[in-house]
Amino acid sequence: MPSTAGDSNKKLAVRGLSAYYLTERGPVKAVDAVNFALSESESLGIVGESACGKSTLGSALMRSMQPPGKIVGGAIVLGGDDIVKMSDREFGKKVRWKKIAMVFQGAMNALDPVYTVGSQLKEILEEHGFEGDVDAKVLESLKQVGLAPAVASRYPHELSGGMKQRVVIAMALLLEPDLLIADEPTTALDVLVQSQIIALLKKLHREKGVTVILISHDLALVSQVADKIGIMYAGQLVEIGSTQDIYKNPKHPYTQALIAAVPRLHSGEKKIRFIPGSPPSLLDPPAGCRFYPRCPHAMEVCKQDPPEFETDTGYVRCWLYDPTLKSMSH
Ligand SMILES: Nc1ncnc2c1ncn2[C@@H]1O[C@H](COP(=O)(O)OP(=O)(O)OP(=O)(O)O)[C@@H](O)[C@H]1O
Repeated sequence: MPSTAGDSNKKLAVRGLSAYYLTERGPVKAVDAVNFALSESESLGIVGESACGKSTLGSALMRSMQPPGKIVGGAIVLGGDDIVKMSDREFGKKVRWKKIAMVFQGAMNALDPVYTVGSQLKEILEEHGFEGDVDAKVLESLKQVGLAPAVASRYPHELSGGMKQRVVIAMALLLEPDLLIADEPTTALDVLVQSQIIALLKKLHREKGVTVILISHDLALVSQVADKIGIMYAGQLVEIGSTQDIYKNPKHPYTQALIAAVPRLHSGEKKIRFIPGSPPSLLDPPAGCRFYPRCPHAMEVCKQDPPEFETDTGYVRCWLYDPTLKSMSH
């Protein structure tokens, strides 16, 4: 399979990952057989419309799904260890926050209003048995995210949205994880602050070597940080490739629709084009390609599940790229 070939030298290899919400009405297949791999120096953007499973994928990678959510299959191999197989105790002790950290969606609004920023950072360090100089570490972590030492003695309500988001990023980085997952970290921030937070994530990736997985519905924003972009549709990764490839040469009809929907300032086009219809329910998704009912190129074969067809920089799950079909039509 193209996506998993050569995974052994990757920093992170996700194979056949499925994470469902086991509801009374049946399983909600929010993440269904997802494959991707990242090497040390790469950052990844996960893009897709609301409810396609982006946050669930992030939570599954962090093993922080709450019931009825559950990882039901697959492997997440980080630095050679499959973290899905670890006991909760082992994962909590060795991996969570130490190797993988996550800035959860809306986390900046969940800062404790009654404690100063410094004491909240200190508490995390003490909880994890940090052995160095706690005060110095707090100041260093604030500096890392571009905040002045004085912020340590401030309460959350005294900070702007952008500053709070920086605090939350500092918290996630306290135990020096190698992998940082940021779920919609710029939502609810104004445009200028959004670009500052994106610049910070970029800096952490480029200068500190933190592998970043950025989750967002905003393709243009993600492309500023990510080396690779994975496009999610209805719980599945339908295409993954280099950022340049996804932009310049999108292959999956859904990716093409997303690109067409990115407003272009000078194109003179007034209307944003988008494909009519809506994604299928994840409770009972149809067999075959999940985009089939909305796809302008739908064919009979699309009623069967598309495998991953290798591309120059990743893969695409679309029958249009089946080399045997191509040779038959010529
Ligand atoms: N606790 C839950 N119980 C049942 N279904 C859930 C639960 N949490 C999420 N889901 C469902 O899982 C699917 C994926 O949701 P998820 O939040 O991962 O999507 P998302 O792409 O991150 O969306 P958004 O961009 O709106 O945050 C949705 O259909 C959602 O309704």
